[in-house]
Amino acid sequence: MADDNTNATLFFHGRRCRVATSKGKGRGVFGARTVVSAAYTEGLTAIDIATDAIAARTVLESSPVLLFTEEEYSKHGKHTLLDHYTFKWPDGRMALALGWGSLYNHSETPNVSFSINTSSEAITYTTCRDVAPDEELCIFYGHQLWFDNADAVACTSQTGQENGDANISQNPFAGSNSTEVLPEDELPFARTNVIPDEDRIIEEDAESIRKIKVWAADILDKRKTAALLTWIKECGLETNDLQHLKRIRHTKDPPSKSSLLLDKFRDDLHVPPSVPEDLSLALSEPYITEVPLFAAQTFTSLQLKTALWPTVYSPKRTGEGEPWTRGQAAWAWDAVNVLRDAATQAQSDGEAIPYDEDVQNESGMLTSFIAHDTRESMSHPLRHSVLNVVRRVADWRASQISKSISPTPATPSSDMQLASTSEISAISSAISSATSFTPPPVTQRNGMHYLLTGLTLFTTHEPCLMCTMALLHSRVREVVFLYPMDATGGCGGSTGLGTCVPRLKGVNHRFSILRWKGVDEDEAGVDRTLDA
Ligand SMILES: C[S@@+](CC[C@H](N)C(=O)[O-])C[C@H]1O[C@@H](n2cnc3c(N)ncnc32)[C@H](O)[C@@H]1O
Repeated sequence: MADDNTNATLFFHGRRCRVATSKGKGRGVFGARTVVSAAYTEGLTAIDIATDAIAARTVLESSPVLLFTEEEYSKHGKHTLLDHYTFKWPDGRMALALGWGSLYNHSETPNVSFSINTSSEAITYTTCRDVAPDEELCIFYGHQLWFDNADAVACTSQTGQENGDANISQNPFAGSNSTEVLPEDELPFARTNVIPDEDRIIEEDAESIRKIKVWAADILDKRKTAALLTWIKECGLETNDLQHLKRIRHTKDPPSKSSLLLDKFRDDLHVPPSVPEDLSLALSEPYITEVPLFAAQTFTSLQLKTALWPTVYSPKRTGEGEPWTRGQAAWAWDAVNVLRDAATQAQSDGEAIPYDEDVQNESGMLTSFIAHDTRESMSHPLRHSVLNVVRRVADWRASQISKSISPTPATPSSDMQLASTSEISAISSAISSATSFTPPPVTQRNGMHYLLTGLTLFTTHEPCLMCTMALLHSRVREVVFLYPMDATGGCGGSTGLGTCVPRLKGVNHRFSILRWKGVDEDEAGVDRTLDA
């Protein structure tokens, strides 16, 4: 009798498929056949068989894998037939997919995508477009094949009509000219403005420059400059709100002098920072002066501001729209498809889906993490999909570090739980660093596992206020969402004009917000009553 506590439901076979011979490829996987009529005549049974068409984003199966250690594989498996069936698992072991996972043949235009789940040690196969009756179900193995691709010959004999059909839901941005910058109206998303209007003032005349009061002091003993800068750093005076200013101002006009920026003047604290005794003779009495509030965005503004205090030149503000190339748009399109597949999977299987997944690129390198909302299954109000996926990245980074400092394998996260809704978020690396996730150095400061610097978050539902704030703290680069959540979202909603945390005055990080275009508002299974 089955043990109710096993995770057997993580692995399933949809019984939508059958195994049959595929021309030039050996055995392959095809759609199931249905007997539509049977007749008996003169000792023979005549059977009419129709093969089912399969809709895009149908989960075909979730196959458990057998894992071989690197040593075991290089000594034994590599020298057997297994070598035609195994592939590299994210941690370096070699995997053999059970179920029918090892029988999907390769195609340059696959109709099935797969995602790897390291926690449940399974691979899920999902159709990535509509599959016609009798069409073989194929995946993409990668660019380095160890056999002659039977399709290469078959393709030349295909009719134009057949080719056209096979491309129904292909990435519209894929193909040549990946470096071409796309015009704004051809992008697959609309941008939300995250720069407050007041921050858009260019400040090109002396009156328009906004200022803040700071404590500064003149350096009396220049030999102590390095020691003074170390003290500033060590006592926590290097705060974000002064990052747009240089620490030292040199004035050449007689009398030439150097001054040190100490701290922001606070209305509730009218005393300057106290200087340590060994440095007290190196500085004059602190005084209050006015400096620019923001970095300079133009050269004219830079000149005016630097006359007050040396200011950083920063023509672009974080979160402001950057040009997108065709290649980047193709990457985002694929990521959104992976996200939709995962959402469909969660919806069709409810509790049977693990909350996290790691996605690899063709070369087997880790490029994305996927997580679901687990509020219901964990009875925990904070397990929103966005928070889960941030945590997933942090768990993975922590496991990489523990691996590099200890020979014992990292223990799996205690949070490997089941999803209960179709609400999903996925984090994917930005195209500029899409090759793999690099483990951080071992000497990591506490909390840095959570940093998403340079990464893009894709999410079905617009993140709520709490999740948006978490993303801000995590320094995410950009957020792409499919379904606006006008009542509860924190990223500007459907128009971009709703509540938008990164647009608030004074926040210390802004990220880009991209609303995916062409999303069917009534898309099946999307729960719009949840906060996400
Ligand atoms: C993972 S197995 C797939 C199942 C295999 N066809 C069978 O009968 O067991 C991989 C092997 O299938 C064959 N194969 C897969 N895709 C092919 C293709 N596009 N053209 C020719 N052979 C292919 C190759 O022999 C390859 O080593």
